[in-house]
Amino acid sequence: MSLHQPQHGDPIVAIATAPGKGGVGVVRFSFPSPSSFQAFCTAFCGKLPKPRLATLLTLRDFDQHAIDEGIALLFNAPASFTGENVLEFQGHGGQAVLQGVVGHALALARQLNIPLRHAMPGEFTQRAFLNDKLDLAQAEAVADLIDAGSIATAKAAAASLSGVFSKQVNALADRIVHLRLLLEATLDFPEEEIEFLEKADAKGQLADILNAHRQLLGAAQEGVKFRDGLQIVLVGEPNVGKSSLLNALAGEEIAIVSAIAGTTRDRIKQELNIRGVPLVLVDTAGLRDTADEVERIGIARTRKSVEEADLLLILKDATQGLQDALNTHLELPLHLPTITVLNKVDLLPKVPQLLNDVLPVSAKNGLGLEQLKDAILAKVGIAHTPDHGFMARQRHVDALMVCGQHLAVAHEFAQQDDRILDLFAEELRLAHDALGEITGRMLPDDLLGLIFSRFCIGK
Ligand SMILES: Nc1nc2c(c(=O)[nH]1)N(C=O)[C@@H](CNc1ccc(C(=O)N[C@@H](CCC(=O)O)C(=O)O)cc1)CN2
Ligand SMILES: Nc1nc2c(ncn2[C@@H]2O[C@H](COP(=O)(O)OP(=O)(O)OP(=O)(O)O)[C@@H](O)[C@H]2O)c(=O)[nH]1
Repeated sequence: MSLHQPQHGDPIVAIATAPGKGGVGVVRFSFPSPSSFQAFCTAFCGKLPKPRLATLLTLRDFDQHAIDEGIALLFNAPASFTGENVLEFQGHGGQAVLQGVVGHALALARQLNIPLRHAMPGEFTQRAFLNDKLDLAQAEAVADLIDAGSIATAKAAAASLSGVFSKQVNALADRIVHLRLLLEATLDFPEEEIEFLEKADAKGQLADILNAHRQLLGAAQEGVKFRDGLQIVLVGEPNVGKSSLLNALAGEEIAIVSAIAGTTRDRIKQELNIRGVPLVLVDTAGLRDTADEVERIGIARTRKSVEEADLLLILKDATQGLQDALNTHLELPLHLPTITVLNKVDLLPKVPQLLNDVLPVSAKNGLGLEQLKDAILAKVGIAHTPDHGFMARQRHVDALMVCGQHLAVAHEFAQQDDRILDLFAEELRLAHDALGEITGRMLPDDLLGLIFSRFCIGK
C-alpha cells in the first residue's frame, strides 16, 4: 500500500506474470493520458511501437547497457484490456530481469515527469471495470479464473468472465424495469389503473419474473459451490477406510489447488474434485479434544465447516455389518443430506443388496466409486455439468436473495386490488437495485475497492 491515496488517473505498472522463474515474463503498463503514454513509450522502447504489432527490441538503461531483449505490444485507448493506453513488455521470465525492467521504467518516468507508479492488486481489472470493459461480476470472474483449481472450475469462471452470468442478471433486471415502467405510467392515471394493469398482465409479468429469479438463484448457488467447494463431512469408526476412500476418490483428480505452495493444508481437510467439481472433505477424526492451542483453533474451524456442510458421508466397514451404531461424539446437523457407504465389500463373498442411500464400495479395488461420485453430486444438487454452469460468489447469491425478498413482497401487493401500486413499484425498484449490486452498478466505492484489493498484483 502506498502512503498517499492512489489516484485513478496515474499511469501504473506491474509484473503481470507469476513470481518465480518462467520462460517469458510480462510487464504491463496502463496510462490514462495518451500524451504521456506516447512520450513514455518512445523513450522506453527507443521508438514508438506500432499499435497491436509485436515489436522486438532491446531495452537499455541510461548508460545504454542492455537490460533485456523482448517484445513490446502497444494498445491505444480504448481498445485495450483496461480501456486505457496499454503497453506490454514481454521479456525473459526471471524476477531480477523483470524487476530491473520495472525499476528502469519508474526511473525513466521520473525523468520525464510522468507520475508512473506500481499498480495496486487488482488495479488493471478495476480500471477495466471503471472504463466499462467488464462489469463487476465479470471482473470477479477474472480473479476466480486465475484461482481455479481444476479445468471445470476454470471453465465455469471463464463462462462468467464472458458474461454468461451477467447477461442473465441483466435480462432479469430488464424485465423488472419493463414492469416498473408500466407501473409508473399507470400511477399517472389512477382512475384507469386496475384495468390498465390487467390488460398489460402485470401479474403474469411478475410471475415470469419470479420464475426467472428462482432459476437464476439456483444456478448462482450452484456457481458458488463451484467456487468455494462443496463441504463433505466424512465420519466413521477407526479403520473403516476413511483415508483409503479419500485417496481412492482423489485418485488423479486431486485438486490442483492443494499442490500450490502456501495454501495451508489442514490434516483434517482434504481438497479434491469429483468430475471437476471442487470438494472439501472434512475428516471428523480430527475432531478430538486437545490441549494444544493451535490444534484447538483448527478444530473450531472444522466444527464450523461441519455446520456449513453440504453432505454427510457415513463410512462403515462391510465386514462389521451395517448394524453397528455410529458412535460419534459430534453433534451433526440433522438436516444434512446423508450417504452411507459400506466399504471393503471386496472382502464379502458377494456384494450385498442394499437399501437406497447405502452404497457398497471398495476403496481397495475401486468397486462402486463411480456410483458414489454420481451419488455425491446428485445429493448436493449439482445438476449441471460444469460445461453449462457459471461461477458465482456468495455476494451474488446474497444480492439475489434480497432481490427475491422484494419480489415476494411485490407479489403480495400485486394480489391486493386497492391503491398500493406505489408500494408495489417501490418493491420492484428495491429488487432492481439489489441486482445492480451484482454487476457493480449499485455498489459504493469502498466496497468496490475491497473487492479489487483481493486480486493479485498485476491483474
Ligand atoms: N498479453 C496479454 N495476454 C492476456 C491479457 C493481457 O492483458 N495481455 N489478458 C488480460 O487479462 C487476458 C486477455 N484479455 C484481454 C481482454 C481484452 C483485451 C483488449 O485488447 N480488448 C480491446 C480490443 C478488443 C479486440 O481487439 O477485439 C477492447 O476490449 O476494446 C486484451 C486482452 C489474458 N491474456
Ligand atoms: N480389503 C479392503 N481393505 C480396505 C479397504 N479400505 C481400507 N482397507 C484397509 O483397512 C485398513 C484401514 O484403512 P484406513 O484407510 O487407514 O482407515 P481409516 O478409517 O482412515 O483409519 P483411521 O485413520 O484409523 O481412522 C487398512 O489396512 C486398509 O488397507 C477396502 O476397500 N478393502
